[in-house]
Formats: sequence, C-alpha cells, structure tokens
Amino acid sequence: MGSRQVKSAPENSSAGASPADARAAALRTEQERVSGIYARLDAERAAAEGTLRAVPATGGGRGFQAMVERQAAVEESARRLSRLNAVERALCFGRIDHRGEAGAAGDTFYVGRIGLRDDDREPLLIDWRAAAARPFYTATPSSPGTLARRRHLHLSGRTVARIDDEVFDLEGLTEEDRRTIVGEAALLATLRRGRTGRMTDVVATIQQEQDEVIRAGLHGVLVVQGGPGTGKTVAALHRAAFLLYTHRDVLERRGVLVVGPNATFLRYIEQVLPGLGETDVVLTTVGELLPGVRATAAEGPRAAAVKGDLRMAELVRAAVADRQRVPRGDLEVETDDMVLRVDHETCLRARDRARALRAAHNVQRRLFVHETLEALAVNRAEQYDRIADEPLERMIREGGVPAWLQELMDETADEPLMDAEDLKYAKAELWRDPDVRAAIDGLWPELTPQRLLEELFADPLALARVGDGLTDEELGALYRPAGSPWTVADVPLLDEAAELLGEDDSAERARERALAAERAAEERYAREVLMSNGVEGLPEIDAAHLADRQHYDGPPRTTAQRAAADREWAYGHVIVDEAQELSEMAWRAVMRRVPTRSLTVVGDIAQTGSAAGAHSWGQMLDRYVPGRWREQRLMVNYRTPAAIMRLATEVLAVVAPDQTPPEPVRDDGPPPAAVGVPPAALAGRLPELVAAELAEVATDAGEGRLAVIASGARHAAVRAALPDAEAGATPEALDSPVVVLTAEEAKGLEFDSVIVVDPAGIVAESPRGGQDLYVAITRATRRLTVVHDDDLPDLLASLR
Ligand SMILES: Nc1ncnc2c1ncn2[C@@H]1O[C@H](COP(=O)(O)OP(=O)(O)OP(=O)(O)O)[C@@H](O)[C@H]1O
Repeated sequence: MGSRQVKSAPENSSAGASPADARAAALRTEQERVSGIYARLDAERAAAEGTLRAVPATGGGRGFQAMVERQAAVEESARRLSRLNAVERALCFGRIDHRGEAGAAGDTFYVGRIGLRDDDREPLLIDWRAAAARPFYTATPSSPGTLARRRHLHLSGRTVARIDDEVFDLEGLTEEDRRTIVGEAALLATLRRGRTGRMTDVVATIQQEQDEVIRAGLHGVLVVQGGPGTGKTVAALHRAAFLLYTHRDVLERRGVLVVGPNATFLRYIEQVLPGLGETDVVLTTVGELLPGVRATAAEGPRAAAVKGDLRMAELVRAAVADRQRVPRGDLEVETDDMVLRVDHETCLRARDRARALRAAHNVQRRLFVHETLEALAVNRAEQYDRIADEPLERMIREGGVPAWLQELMDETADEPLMDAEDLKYAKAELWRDPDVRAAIDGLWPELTPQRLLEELFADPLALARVGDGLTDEELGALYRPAGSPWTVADVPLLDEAAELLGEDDSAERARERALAAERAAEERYAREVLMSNGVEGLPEIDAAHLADRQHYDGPPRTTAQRAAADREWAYGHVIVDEAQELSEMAWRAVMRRVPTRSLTVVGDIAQTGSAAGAHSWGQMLDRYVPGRWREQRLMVNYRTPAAIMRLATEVLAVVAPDQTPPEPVRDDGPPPAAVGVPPAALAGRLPELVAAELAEVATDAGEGRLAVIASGARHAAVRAALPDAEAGATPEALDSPVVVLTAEEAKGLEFDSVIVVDPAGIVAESPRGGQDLYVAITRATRRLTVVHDDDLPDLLASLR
C-alpha cells in the first residue's frame, strides 16, 4: 500500500497555550481533515451513482458479451455504492503518527472503515484492514513499534467530538502509564454504552489478541477458543471482513459462510458486516443449511444426542440401501392383459449392476429402471410370441404343416423377438403403465431426503433393519410419527441423505419453477439494490429497467445469494460460531461445504450445552484435519463486569475445571443479587423486579435491555407473569426491552440486565450439568439477579 507523509497538523501553533486551547486547536485540525475525508466520500458516491446511471440499458453493443459487460459494470458500481453508503458512521476513527528521523516529523496516517485516495491517488484514509493500519491495533506502551502516538477520533455525525491520545515516545511516561492496556479509555467508553439489541462493529477498539485472530492467514482451520464475552463473535466477523478485503478475488467468487446458533443470533450480528462495508456473506444456522428445509422444531436431548452421533452416517447409508430391493421370488407384475414375470436372478443382477455404478441412488435408479423394463418387455414379447405360436404348434401336433411354412419357421427361429427400436418402444409403453411403474417404484423408488427420513423414522421395522450398531433404546429415540416437523438435529441427516440420493426429478422440476420465478426475483433484487443505494426514484434507473439489464443468462444474484440456494456450493471460507454446539453429524454437513478446509471455528468448550456438542476441539476436527488445526485463545472478557465474573468463575471451576476463566476488563456495576421467590409468588414478584431493573439500566440514551433467562420448568409461568415481554428466539426478541429466553436461546447474546429464574432447574435440565447456568449468568453487561425457589444450588453458594 502506498503511503504518503501527511504533514503533522500544525498543532504546535498552540505551543505555550493552555491545555484547553491546545485541545481546541487539535480538534480544529482534526475537523478539517475529517471534513476533507467526508468530502471525498461524497465525491466517490456521486461518481459511483453516475456510473450506475450511465450504463446503457440496451445500447453499448449487442449480443451476449456486451450484456455480460453491462451486467458486470452495474454490479461493480452497485457494490461500490453499497460499500460507500455503509461506512458513513464513524468513517474515520483513528490516526497514527510514526516516529520521524532526526527530529523530523514521521508519516501520519488516518485509519477508517474504507480506504480513500485524493485526486493524486495519495491515501487520505487507510482501510483498517490494510497492513499500514496494523500498528493502530498492535502498538502497546511497552512495544510501540515505530509509533510515536495513537489518536482515537470520536465522531458525532461528521463532527469530531473528542480526541483520545496515547503517546508512546514521550520521555517521562510513568510505569503506570506503560502498563495501561491498549486504547483503554476508548475501549471502556465503548463498553459502557447501553445495549441496543444489535451487535455493532468494534473496528475502532480492536484489541491486540483479537487483531491476531482477525489477521490470521486464510488457509487451514483456526480455532478461536475463549470464555464468554471475549469478543470471539465480534473478532470472527471482523475476520470475515478482513479476509474478504485481503483475498477479494477468491472470496468474492466463492463466498464466505457464517454459521450461527439460531435465527435470533443471526439477527443480532447481521449489521456488523454491512457496517464494515461487506455484504457478500451468507449467514445461516445448522437448521437452515439445506436449501428448501427450515427446521425450527425442538428436539428432545436423547434424540438430539443419537442424531448427532457419527454412527448416523452409517444408518443413513443403510437406509438408502434398504430402499434398493429385489422381490423374494420372481418379480410379477399384473397388467391389464397378462402377468409379466422377471426371474429373481435377473432382478438381483439389475440391482447389482445399478449399485456398481458410482453414482447417487436416484441416478443409479435410472439404470435399474432401464434393466427391469427391458426384462419385462422381453417377457411380454415372449408371452405374446407363445400366444402367436399356439395355432401353429397345434397344427404341427395335429398333422404337420406345409413345407414352405416349416421352412419359414426354421429360418426365423433364431431371430430375436424384438430389434432395438421395438425394445425401446416396448419399454416406453411399459413405463406408462401405472402397475409397472408402481412395481418398480416399490423396488427402487426415487427418493427425496425428506421422504427417506420421514418414512424411516415412522417405521420401527425399517429402523431395526438399518440400525446396526445402535441399541434398541437409541432406535426408540429415533422413532416418531410421519408428518412430524423437522428439527435442527434432522438437518445434518437430511444433508447426508441428499448427498447419497442425488437430485431427483422433483428437484429438476423445482429448478424449472425457480427459473420461471426468477424474473420476479430479479426485479425485487434490483429494487433492493436501488433502495439500499439510495438511488430509487431516479427516472432512468427503475427496478424493472435494472432487472432488464441484468437479465442475460440467469438471475442477477450475488455470490452470496447463489451460494445460499445451492446445496453443493463450495465456499471459500466458513466461519462457525458457537461451534461447540455442533454435533459430529453437523460437522460433516459443514465440512461438505468447504472442501478446501479453510475455516474459522469460534467457541467455548466450557459453554457446550447440547448433548451432541463438543467435549474438545480435537474430537470434532481431528477427523478432517488431523493435527493441522491451530488454536488461538482469547483471555479478556469485555462484557461481564468483574463482580459477576467472580460468580461465573466459581461455576466454571465446577462445570469445566480445566478451562481458564477470562479476565474481566470492566470493574463497574453492583455485585449479583439473589432473591428467594416461591414459584407461587413468581407472578406477583417478577413484574416488580423487572420494572426495578429496567429503571436501573435506563440511560439518557434510552431504555436498557433486559432478559429473563428461565428454566424450561418455569418458562410458562415467567411468560404468563410478563405478558408484554417477547419470548423465545424470535427476530422480535431483539427489539423488545424485555425478553424471556431459555439458556440455550440466550447463547451468544447479551443484555444490560439479566434475571436468571430457577437456577437449580437450569442445572437439572442441562445435559451437561451446569454449563447452561454458566451461559445464563454471563449474558449480563451490567446487572445480574438470580431468582430461586427454596435454596440456591451449590454452584451459586457464594450468593447465599
Ligand atoms: N475490542 C473490542 N472493543 C469494544 N467492544 C468489544 C471488543 N471486543 C469485544 N467487545 C464487546 O464485548 C461483547 C462480547 O463480545 P462477543 O459477543 O463477540 O463475545 P463472545 O466471546 O462471542 O461471547 P460468548 O462466548 O458469550 O458468546 C460485545 O458487546 C462486543 O461488542
């Protein structure tokens, strides 16, 4: 990246002035610079908008090539405009001054959300992801590198409201100053802000250990292990933005997939990447990994554990093989005029030949159908032949045939009954016969993953046939009636089945339907592009017009949209958050989507709640990248105040004694409180408690956010006591000041105040014991209250 020496601002003009005057002069200088940077942003927006307007709808050359070029130009300008529009807030947030040589001023750079250059192509603003911006994140008082000073710029709109300096090479810094952590003032100011219900980027205050995660190389598997609130999620999202910036050519084509624990969580994080100017990322959950299936139903812990077990891969394989049958004896098909027959050996041969084809079940089926139809056609011809020959045979029996007829019969005796054309025709005719079709479908049906698993789980005998290696109790846990809704634990199994079954004809038909619907989708997409770019309403760029321009060969969809709709899409990089929850089967589904094994795996083994989740990272990853995954630990907790973290540390010591608790940065807020409330009194007390807590966390900026995290047993009672609160992992949950959640639903989220109801119940219900309680009490950024029935569980003994 090119660099230019930006002359150090003429702050020395204020030499000798009072500190307040010096501050005011510095603010003026920075304001000038920041205004210049915004002016440049405006100019670039206008230019991108101009390009978008100027791309001719149909002119500029005819034919496919010209259309492709127009499409590319529109997409590039739209993307650029999107990025420029997304970075308005806090466009520039930092400045670094390098030490100069021999008393001269060193290079100065301004650091911001994107890179901008002036008319002479000199850098005005350095993208935070660029190498030149790195010292902004890595310099510490004890190892400042070449930095003399780091300055944080706090903007309010486009106005520079405050400046924070850290001076690195000034003689006379005290030992105390040297020990202060990087950007502490800026960081703490950020952390003390009330929660809005949405995660925001932390680009101005990324800490050194997070910076290492964010800038780690693209290749291989990087595990980011860290306790609650250590910024794993936020670092992983910044890493996605960094990788897209650094490897744009590969990743824009292949896409980046972020897998999160549930839809609420995705909603919570969805603004971070667009805020960093990146929109080409697919956010999904394990339950939505398979296009066309949306699994939301809850699964019992026992069934979830069995379905997550690796032995299910073999069970699904056996279930597919179980649908490739031969009749016990000969195959007999009753048609209108005769009973067709294929002997057992021929049926066996047809199945074996189809199986020998290295292809998926639905593809192998075509060969099986072909072979079986052929055998049936031959059988029918033979039967017809016999019928036709009967009068002749009678004549032979009764008195001989004329010599000429005998001659003819001898001549044609060795001729095949049908030539190739006859056979083709006969097979086609048989295939139209519903009886024939039903017989063949009974032996080797065309299957969708949904049909395979729905029929399997509803059929105890089939389960017993394919469940080698599973106990009766485990098979019993899999049984459920047909028509039951899909659960998240089903999705990796459906994905496994999809892999083994291949596309069925209905998928092809669905594709055709999708193609037909594309035109409408294009227009919708175009409208969204225009809206998000703020250019809707320009007379010459209406949505239909833009859709027309983009209609050349397929839909004008972004990489992210195409990838999300394609089960077989191979992503350039995959980020898995709350990765400790993924089962062995879910890992198979994830790995299928990233054959290059370029992954960031983010989680905390101490927070594993799911019965099928990870006990260690090696358990899940060694199978795919033996000894080749690397682990980076985050050790500082930016969320939970020290007093709450002390309690969490006591819980952790019991539930995961081998895990080190993270060090809290925040030392504010009251100690956690315990309130004994008998279940019968919950309806009366809870609303009061909630109201009091909301009053505590309200700030000038608005009301705070509160979560009641309750055990399953108390969930209904809590909901009834708080009728105005949102409940469950719904998208609305994030917009409501009060939300009622289970510990599982609260995973990854945070709130100003948290009320944990029935801690003993939460521990008793958690498949892993106290992990869910650990999750629940570490969601608070300011205040924690524990509401218990009789006595507190031992894990929370210090609250007594
Ligand atoms: N460098 C930072 N600057 C400002 N805020 C930060 C920084 N790092 C983390 N935070 C804030 O700390 C909070 C916790 O971060 P995050 O949710 O990423 O943690 P986590 O490790 O994923 O937690 P959990 O395991 O509990 O889900 C968030 O509000 C995040 O914005």
